[in-house]
Amino acid sequence: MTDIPVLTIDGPSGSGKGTLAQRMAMHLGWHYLDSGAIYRVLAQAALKHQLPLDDAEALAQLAAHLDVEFVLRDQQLQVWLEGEEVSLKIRSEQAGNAASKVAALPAVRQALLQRQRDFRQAPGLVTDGRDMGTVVFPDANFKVFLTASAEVRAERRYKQLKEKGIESNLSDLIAEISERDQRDTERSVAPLKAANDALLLDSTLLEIDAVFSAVCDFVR
Ligand SMILES: Nc1ncnc2c1ncn2[C@@H]1O[C@H](COP(=O)(O)OP(=O)(O)OP(=O)(O)O)[C@@H](O)[C@H]1O
Ligand SMILES: Nc1ccn([C@H]2C[C@H](O)[C@@H](COP(=O)(O)O)O2)c(=O)n1
Repeated sequence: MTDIPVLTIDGPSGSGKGTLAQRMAMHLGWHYLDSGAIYRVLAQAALKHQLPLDDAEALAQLAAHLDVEFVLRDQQLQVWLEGEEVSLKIRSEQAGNAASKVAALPAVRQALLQRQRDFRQAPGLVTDGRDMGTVVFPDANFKVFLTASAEVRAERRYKQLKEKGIESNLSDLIAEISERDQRDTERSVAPLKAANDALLLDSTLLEIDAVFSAVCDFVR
């Protein structure tokens, strides 16, 4: 147990967790952990080392020794895998889908648990993911569960990918997001769900500023 404060932001893919979490971390002057990026990097490493995405034993070994580094520079999260920058590569929908597959394996989650908890450093931590408030930091001081309709999330993702120069198709995105939601919600271990003591926020009709302001009030 530690008295270092934690704000957890959980929710489905594309609900705006990362955007909100980074902004809250800047606002509070706290550290930031994008837990989804760890699963994305692990899936990337599995593909690089040609490991099947359902080989629990090999993936847990890989997870235990994963050589990943996060650097927050100019408000952008840089992600490095084995010395190679993979920041953009891990953001595709295919990478998210592969991450969701490896994340469903209990041995993988166990291997990554302490690594995530080690991000709890003074003066505080803001983190986003699926099980931050329920499993990784159940004693967090502030918990938020952020959601939005699948259609709105897909539209936001479409725009986001376009800004990054990645072409996509809206109806494919809706289908991929729904498939990922289902896998993340129905898995046997640490499924996506709101903690009992979380603030529930639906951003379907809310601008980013309104979401940020609601969470600032909550933390205050
Ligand atoms: N309330 C909002 N209104 C409009 N756009 C938003 C809102 N929140 C986030 N966005 C935009 O939606 C896109 C997805 O947001 P973000 O990457 O933060 O989602 P996420 O939940 O972290 O996704 P993932 O789980 O896949 O990492 C971004 O382009 C972001 O700017
Ligand atoms: N705490 C977490 C974070 C992420 N995952 C899995 C499930 C997601 O579909 C995938 C990618 O996450 P994203 O970057 O979209 O937040 O990783 C998880 O199981 N637990």
